[in-house]
Amino acid sequence: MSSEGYPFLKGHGTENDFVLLPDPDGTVHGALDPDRVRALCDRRAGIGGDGVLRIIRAAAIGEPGAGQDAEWFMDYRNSDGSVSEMCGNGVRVFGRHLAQRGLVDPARPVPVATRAGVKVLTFADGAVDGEITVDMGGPTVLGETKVSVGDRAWPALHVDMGNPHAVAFVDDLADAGLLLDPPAHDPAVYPHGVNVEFVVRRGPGHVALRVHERGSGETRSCGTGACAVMVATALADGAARDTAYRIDLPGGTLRITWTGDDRILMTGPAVVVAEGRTSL
Ligand SMILES: N[C@@H](CCC[C@H](N)C(=O)O)C(=O)O
Repeated sequence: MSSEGYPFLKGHGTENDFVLLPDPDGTVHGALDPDRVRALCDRRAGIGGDGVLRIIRAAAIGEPGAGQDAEWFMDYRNSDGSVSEMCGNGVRVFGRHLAQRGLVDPARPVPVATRAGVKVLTFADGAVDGEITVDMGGPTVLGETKVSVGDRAWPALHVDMGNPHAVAFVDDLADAGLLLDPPAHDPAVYPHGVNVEFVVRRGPGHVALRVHERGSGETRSCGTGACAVMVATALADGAARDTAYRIDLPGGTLRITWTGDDRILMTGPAVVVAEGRTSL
């Protein structure tokens, strides 16, 4: 393909995988229409991914409030082409790419603008390849709801991490079945759809989950979902603040802390595994 097409990278955080599209000044991809996102994320005919991260300067995205406190904006799209407010694994991969390209200094906090506000990234030891902690801001707990798969239903906690989540505790992760379709939910509670997490306890301060993501189906990991699960578990444990949990996902482990001043800190890996050019 040599000089044809445009540049892309492929990366993942705990196997939640993304196609990265560098478009610093917003001149390469225009509005990035849903058909192109679907083509890029297609696992047989495309590059494959749970979503697309467009890497664009906040000043170039043209969304309200985007350019105020961060140079870079994470323009996130689900694999079905829909737009989402936030992606917790994606923002670490986004930061990794910026650091590897020398576009930010990993020795300093790195603010990244998203549709859910500015998230600040910290690189362990200030190293380009260090584990990344994201200050996700405060969670919003919106009460009890219900989700179901087939004829099985569970109570769930509605937690907003900038994007919507329903957290359901189950006896066994297999109880959710194959998760080929979105779990049923109350459309009055989630008019724009929902990410659903199924959780089991593994021990003190330790849970495991499966997730069905809005716009992407079942994925190997969801960073915002892990944060929502941590919040639901900590509340259930009566241990809401100044507490940390280990969250196991099919694709790896995240560490989530709820600080005394109501911020959720998510720590985990992020890797870029390939780059090239594509005409998709
Ligand atoms: N995988 C992401 C969340 C991506 C967006 C989500 N599917 C939505 O539509 O809200 C994460 O790591 O947080």
